[in-house]
Amino acid sequence: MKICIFGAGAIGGYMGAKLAQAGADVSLVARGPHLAAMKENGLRLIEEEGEVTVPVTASDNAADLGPQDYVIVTLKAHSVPPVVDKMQPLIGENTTIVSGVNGVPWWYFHKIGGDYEGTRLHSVDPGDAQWNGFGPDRVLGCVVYPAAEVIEPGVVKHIEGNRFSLGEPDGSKSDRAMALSKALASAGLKAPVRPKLRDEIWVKLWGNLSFNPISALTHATLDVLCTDGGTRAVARNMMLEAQEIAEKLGVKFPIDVDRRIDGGAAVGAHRTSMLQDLDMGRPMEIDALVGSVQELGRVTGTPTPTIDTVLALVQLRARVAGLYG
Ligand SMILES: NC(=O)C1=CN([C@@H]2O[C@H](COP(=O)(O)OP(=O)(O)OC[C@H]3O[C@@H](n4cnc5c(N)ncnc54)[C@H](OP(=O)(O)O)[C@@H]3O)[C@@H](O)[C@H]2O)C=CC1
Ligand SMILES: CC(C)(CO)C(=O)C(=O)O
Repeated sequence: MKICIFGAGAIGGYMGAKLAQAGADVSLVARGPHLAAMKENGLRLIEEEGEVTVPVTASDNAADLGPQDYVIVTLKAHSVPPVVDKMQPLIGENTTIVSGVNGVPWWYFHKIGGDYEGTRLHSVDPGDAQWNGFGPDRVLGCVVYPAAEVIEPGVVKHIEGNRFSLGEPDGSKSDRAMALSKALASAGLKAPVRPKLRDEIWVKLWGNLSFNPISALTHATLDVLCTDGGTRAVARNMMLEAQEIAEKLGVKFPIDVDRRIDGGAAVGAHRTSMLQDLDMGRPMEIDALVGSVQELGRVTGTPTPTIDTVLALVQLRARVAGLYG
């Protein structure tokens, strides 16, 4: 089984190192100093249990790697549409594309059934680049739970978690999903195949939708923004608006908003990825995490006053920092 991880930074590097360590036929697409370091010295993974350096096949050119059984995309959401063309050499007749990106996935309405079937999402797939360039039938969904960081070129620090939930857009336990699940499990990762991945997408998205922009606007860590009365209320209102949208789309939440916010607080003094991106001058995943939910509000005819307000503020915050178009 040939697996290529496209965008092998923090999450892709973590997954790639675990797969390589387990002897899988895995290759990595990365760029810049991080790629150069991995090619020269191998990929170093630091985990709580210890650290390991694994030799990896890595390139910035998909043509060097050729057609794959699985391409696991672990780019930031806004980085995917511009590289769809560059990814084509990795795609053969039976290639599965695994979308390991936070936010509402571009394939959300593929095989969902009902009135919304086939709806495209401009906020995450402008110009239908992924829908047309990959084709939705190739897609296997993934919710990424681990936290990791590239702490220096060629070095990934794993922080917590090892679950990558997988799910077919139609909810089936397909051979391709089961085979990837087994390969990831052999590498020491949890990769359950879920019949209702969209439910999991929303529980994760609840947090990213609200905590991430609030942290970028306030520079507060999760424990603080989830317990301060004012920001907790803002997060709660955003989540309730999102819940109304998701429930119209058939999602069932296994917990309520207060439990989700308490879960965020329990993570502790964590600076969300959007705050980290802002601080480091990197583009922020505003469209995938917040704009996409506003778009779904429009699609389902659901008012989103709090989401609209926070989105406008964080967009301007990012624009002023030169990090948003
Ligand atoms: N990190 C985390 O803890 C978590 C992340 N996620 C999600 O996972 C996804 C990936 O995040 P993360 O791993 O943090 O992101 P990273 O930025 O660490 O990884 C993406 C990598 O792809 C590289 N890249 C970008 N464009 C190209 C290109 N055209 N060709 C080759 N390489 C390219 C980037 O290089 P460069 O640095 O030069 O841009 C970077 O090394 C995101 O959607 C994120 O929200 C989900 C849960 C937790
Ligand atoms: C906020 C958190 C921990 C999840 O809600 C996260 O995933 C992030 O920092 O991007």
